[in-house]
Amino acid sequence: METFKKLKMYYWPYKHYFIWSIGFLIIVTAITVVYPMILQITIDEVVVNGQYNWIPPLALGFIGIMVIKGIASFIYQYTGDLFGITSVYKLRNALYEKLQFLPFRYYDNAKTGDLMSRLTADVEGFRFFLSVGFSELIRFVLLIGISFAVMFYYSMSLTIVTLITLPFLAVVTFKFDKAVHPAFRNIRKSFGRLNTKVQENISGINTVKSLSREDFEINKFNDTNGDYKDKYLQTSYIWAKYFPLMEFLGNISVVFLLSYGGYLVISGELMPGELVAFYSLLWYIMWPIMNLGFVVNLFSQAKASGERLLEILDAENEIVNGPAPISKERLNGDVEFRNVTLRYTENAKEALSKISFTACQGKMIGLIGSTGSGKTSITQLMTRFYEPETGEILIDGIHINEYDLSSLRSNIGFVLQESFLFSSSIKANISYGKPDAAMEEIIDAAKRAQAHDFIMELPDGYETMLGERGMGLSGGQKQRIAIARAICADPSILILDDATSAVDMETEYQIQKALKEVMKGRTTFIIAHRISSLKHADEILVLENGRIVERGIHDRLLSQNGPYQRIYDIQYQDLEKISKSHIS
Ligand SMILES: Nc1ncnc2c1ncn2[C@@H]1O[C@H](COP(=O)(O)OP(=O)(O)OP(=O)(O)O)[C@@H](O)[C@H]1O
Repeated sequence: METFKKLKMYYWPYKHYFIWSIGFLIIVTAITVVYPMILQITIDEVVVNGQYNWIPPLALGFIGIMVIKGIASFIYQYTGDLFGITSVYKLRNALYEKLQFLPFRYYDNAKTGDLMSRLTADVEGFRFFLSVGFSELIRFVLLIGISFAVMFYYSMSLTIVTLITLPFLAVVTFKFDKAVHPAFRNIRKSFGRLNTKVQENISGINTVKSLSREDFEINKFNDTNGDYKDKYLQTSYIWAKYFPLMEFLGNISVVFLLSYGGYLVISGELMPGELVAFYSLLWYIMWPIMNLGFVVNLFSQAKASGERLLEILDAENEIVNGPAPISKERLNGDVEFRNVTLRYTENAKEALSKISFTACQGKMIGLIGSTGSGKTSITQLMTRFYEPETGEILIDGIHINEYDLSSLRSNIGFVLQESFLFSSSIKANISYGKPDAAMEEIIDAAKRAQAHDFIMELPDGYETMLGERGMGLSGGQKQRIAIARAICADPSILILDDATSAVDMETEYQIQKALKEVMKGRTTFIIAHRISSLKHADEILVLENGRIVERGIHDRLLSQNGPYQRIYDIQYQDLEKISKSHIS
């Protein structure tokens, strides 16, 4: 119940729909129980007593209540769905909003497939319970209660004899529920694995194809798919096993009803119409009990789904605006790190240790070092993607925690090794950071990023729609669109993280040209493995194990016989070797 209480704010504002739905449900259920009563009157009064003049009013009355039931059913179903659908609309929006603002730390451990299934299958499970489960439970209670009352009214002894099998039915239903519940859970888990498998395969299709592992993937999918099939069949076996047993118990009740009820009719203690009415009323009690498992199952699934949704909604977001956030349209771009130390998790080793440096407005800072030395971490601290453990980071002399987050981040642009392009038009991708950019600005950004010419060669130019992975574009073209996006957003600080490592030499040359353009007037941080990419930097920071082990300009670092020179030697010796092998 705790879960439902915590999620109350999403469905309780729509309680009026629920109340309407329940109100009309009561009418529908009451009319359902009236059917056998009309049958009883028809048999006992019209047929047995020969009062044929009752037929027209009875027929008209029957049509009348059918119309009322039809209208009531419509309102009950529609308002029930309104309750469920509007509640989860709000819930889904809240979840999505939460996901947009959760820190990177959350995504470090999250699985895409799992998050997707929470936002779809779990939300849907919760909706189904709100729309159907709640009211079904109430319907069952009403149906059983009213049917019991009518049966008692007709004959107390026949009610007791007929329902003697009820406790057995309750035990079987309970056992069925115990067996079917874990079976359903297994189906959901297996479905989650199936989803993850497909999602991973599509995301990694390049790797699969380049290593010719299609058959391996097909076999692996076959295993997962087979597991899903088996889990479904197991559940189906449980249903198939228990349902005939439940129906059998129900039919034993019918035998009791006909034997004892028949005796009562013959002995004149019961009217034949009452016996017929009893028959219908009996199933009004049996069916809800048999289906109780289904409703209980809906409830426990909704509870499990609700818990999974709350895990997202309750996730802590430690990176938020301060009490009086400073909003600046444009920062100058003076960056200073003072003794900054970073640890990604509490017990992890320091990813950055006592980092201090100053980058003045418009300067270019190069970051170099082996993989895992902390280059990317430095840039991710500037945007507050993560918080440092100790130390201070200042931009334009103000602590970055004092800035409004979105104002801070919109002043810092990124071009990454593999930039992400959305499945929308090229124009929308370029103006993503500045949605109100005029077409001239977009074209100007593309020109400066050396992207305009190839965009114009595409059949739809700037309106060309891209697929998830920038369909139809080469690595270099995608990268230039990403650069155009950075130019369009016009940040005062620019971070180029391995921006040219994924492309060939020819493309790199073009991208370098584009980058020179985008770097003008901005403080730029270049993360690179190749010395050639950052040798013109105003300062180069050499990192090792999270520490700055050397700093200075290219020429000075080359004369120091330190780590930078070692990297240089390795890279340029290799080049010499390569050129020698080409000549020979
Ligand atoms: N999100 C994270 N969670 C936990 N540890 C992380 C995370 N990101 C980086 N690290 C760790 O922090 C250290 C520094 O990583 P970082 O990505 O900054 O290195 P890098 O120099 O940019 O490496 P590369 O050149 O390979 O990109 C590494 O030991 C890495 O394993």
